Amino acid sequence: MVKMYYENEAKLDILKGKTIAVIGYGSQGHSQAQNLRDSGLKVIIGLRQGKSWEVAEADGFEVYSVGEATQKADFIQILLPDERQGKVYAEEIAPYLTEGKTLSFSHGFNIHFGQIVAPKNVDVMLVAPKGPGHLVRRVYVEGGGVPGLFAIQQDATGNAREIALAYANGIGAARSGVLETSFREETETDLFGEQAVLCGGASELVKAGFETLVEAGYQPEIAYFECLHELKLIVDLMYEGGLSRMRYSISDTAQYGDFMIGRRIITDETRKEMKKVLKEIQDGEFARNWILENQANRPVFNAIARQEEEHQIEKVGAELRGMMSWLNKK
Ligand SMILES: NC(=O)C1=CN([C@@H]2O[C@H](COP(=O)(O)OP(=O)(O)OC[C@H]3O[C@@H](n4cnc5c(N)ncnc54)[C@H](OP(=O)(O)O)[C@@H]3O)[C@@H](O)[C@H]2O)C=CC1
Ligand SMILES: CC(=O)[C@](C)(O)C(=O)O
Repeated sequence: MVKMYYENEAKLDILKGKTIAVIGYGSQGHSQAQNLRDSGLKVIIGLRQGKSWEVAEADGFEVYSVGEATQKADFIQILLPDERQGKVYAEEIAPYLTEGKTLSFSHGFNIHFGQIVAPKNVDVMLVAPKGPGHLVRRVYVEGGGVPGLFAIQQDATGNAREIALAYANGIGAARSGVLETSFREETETDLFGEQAVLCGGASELVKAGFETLVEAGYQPEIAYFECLHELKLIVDLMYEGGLSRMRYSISDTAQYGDFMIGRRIITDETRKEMKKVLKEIQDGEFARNWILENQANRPVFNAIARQEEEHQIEKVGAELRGMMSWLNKK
């Protein structure tokens, strides 16, 4: 039976009186910082001058340059874009990462693929909520917690595990439970999931369904409702109680279609391609491509992003969401 850690085994005490520097104030940074503060911990923010700096100050945080924040902190949580962490670490964090500090992440990419190599006299860990940043905050405020993972790469102080669990408590993850993993496992599974299932896989599935219906002459609005809007509702049921909960709730007609047609859409070829994608992650091919893409200023990324923004489903969806006021609640 897998071991989940909860608040009673993830006491905040070891972080009480310590200074936590959250480096970055975006999707994860703003939510983790606010949750930590609401958990009674001392949090400062490390940023560059710009929009996030203004937002973090407006949210009541002491904001410093990355270097200053690192100097002042006992625990440094790097929540910068993955592709920028290596350079910022080398130039603004490493010079001030002195003995006994904790270096932490919410994704293992830069440690696992060797973009960041920490000194031997600091703790190195990851504490990763398994969910989008804005939900990490929303669920915490509602009294819950997005569950998470933690991994210890280096335990220089002998307290790394206790510190990681305390941090997981501080961001609310221990309210639902945290699982122990490794940097390799978190990095490879997270990259695979977001590429082949959650973001990449789901976006292409939704667009393919939408395009099939629209090209057959059905109203784009109907296609949007069927292929995107309702997907969230179906996935909510899976989230609540697994595939069986979803199948319990849908009609037998839908369930027969599920059983008979689903495996014609996701075929053995699909599974073969998934295995290929995973191998490209494990071999570092994806990491190398992503690092080089950023060094070249994202020519492929930007071209596809422009195409995606222009997709008909985006226009149709925006119009319909604007017409459904209940959806506009933040
Ligand atoms: N998004 C998510 O839900 C999840 C993300 N993660 C991980 O969390 C980490 C952060 O991702 P995410 O929150 O999405 O990142 P975002 O892109 O949302 O936020 C990045 C933040 O870093 C700041 N920043 C960017 N460049 C610099 C710089 N050179 N110096 C100082 N600050 C800078 C940005 O500020 P500015 O306004 O100046 O650009 C912004 O505040 C990543 O490792 C990611 O893999 C893990 C789980 C889920
Ligand atoms: C939300 C999440 O965990 C992702 C999709 O892996 C990410 O945004 O990095």
